[in-house]
Amino acid sequence: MADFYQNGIITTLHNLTDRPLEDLEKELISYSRSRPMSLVLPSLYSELQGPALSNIIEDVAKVPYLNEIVIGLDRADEAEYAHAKEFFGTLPQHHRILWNDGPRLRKIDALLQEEGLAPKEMGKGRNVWYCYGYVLASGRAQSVALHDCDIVTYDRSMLARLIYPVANPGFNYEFAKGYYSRIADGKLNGRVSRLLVTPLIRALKKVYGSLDFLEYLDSFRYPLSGEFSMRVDVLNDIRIPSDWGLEIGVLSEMKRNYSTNRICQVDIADVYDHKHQPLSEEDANRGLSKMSTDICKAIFRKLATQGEVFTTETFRSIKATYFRIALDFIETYYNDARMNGLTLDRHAEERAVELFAENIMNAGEHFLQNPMETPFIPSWNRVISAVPDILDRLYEAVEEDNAC
Ligand SMILES: O=C(O)[C@H](O)COP(=O)(O)O
Repeated sequence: MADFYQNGIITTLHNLTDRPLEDLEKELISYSRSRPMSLVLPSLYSELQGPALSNIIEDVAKVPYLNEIVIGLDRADEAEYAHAKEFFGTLPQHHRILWNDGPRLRKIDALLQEEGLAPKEMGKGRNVWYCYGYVLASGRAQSVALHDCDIVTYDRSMLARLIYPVANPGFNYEFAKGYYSRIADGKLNGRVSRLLVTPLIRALKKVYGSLDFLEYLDSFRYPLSGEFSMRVDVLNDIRIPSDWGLEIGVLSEMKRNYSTNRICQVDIADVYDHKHQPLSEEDANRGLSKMSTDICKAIFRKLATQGEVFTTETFRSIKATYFRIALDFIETYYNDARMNGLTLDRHAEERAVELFAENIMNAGEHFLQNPMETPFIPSWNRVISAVPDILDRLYEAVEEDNAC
């Protein structure tokens, strides 16, 4: 059963009553006149072949309040793009696909590259950034939700609950972050969230004291969730990281640009499961290893912009403090799992913690050697000031791609 506890410095909107979806959707339809809504779906072509995305699209097709669906399609050649058009063509709502690898969008990217404004890395951050640019260009939305395309437990109540806080004209939230439980197949998932992010934040609080930014991050029940929604004006100013620091980076940007009473988190699902990546102990550039390093870098960089000082010695202290706290957390998770009749592989958990501890040091060393490096893609405001007609160009390119 859900409780009503308010933790931390942002509002938590719980699922207190399992309110029927029809009720919520009816309310959202009435809000859609004053706050038209858009859904952004960052997708890889390979996801079209799996069962998760077919199920998502089948259910999204039934959503009655969306004014626009924007699909960012990565890693698709011409034939694959044609197939994607058929695949998403079943959506009855107004929808557009951004064929990111197609010649028209490549041309836009080349133009931005000349100005030094294009995203430097391929990946979800870049995909989301272009989709947000298109949402600004199309002018069809006041509120925008985004969710991943690999959710295997999807149902459209997730979307209704995710967008509600920024769709209700009586609420003044600019941003809502989704959270959910991560239990599936009899075990606790969410390894990076549980075993890296929370213990690292607690360790940083021990080393640096109770900093506002750390309290803020610690307020999120699932800081790594890929599901969030925002008012459209947020899209102008936000800088999106192009690496795995995307989720933490978006939270940092919201804190930088808005007061915390404009930010909330919302319970969007009782169950959530997605595609699991390997830990990748052997290759630091893949899987959860790369993810953990990027997340550590994002947190260290943010703290440095707030005047905190890092040295090799402080990173050693952070690592040691983290390690102790993370091991205590394993005990906590184990007992919680056990009491609930779930399993928890202590050996696998400890291996993950050992890898994450190593990556805290690696990320720290990388930061010390490259203090000015930034994965942030410039805000759309900055891009518009350098290339004033960029949104028109992006809009036309997408319309032309979708027309043929
Ligand atoms: O949310 C997380 O912690 C990461 O995405 C990893 O999740 P998983 O352990 O459920 O694969």
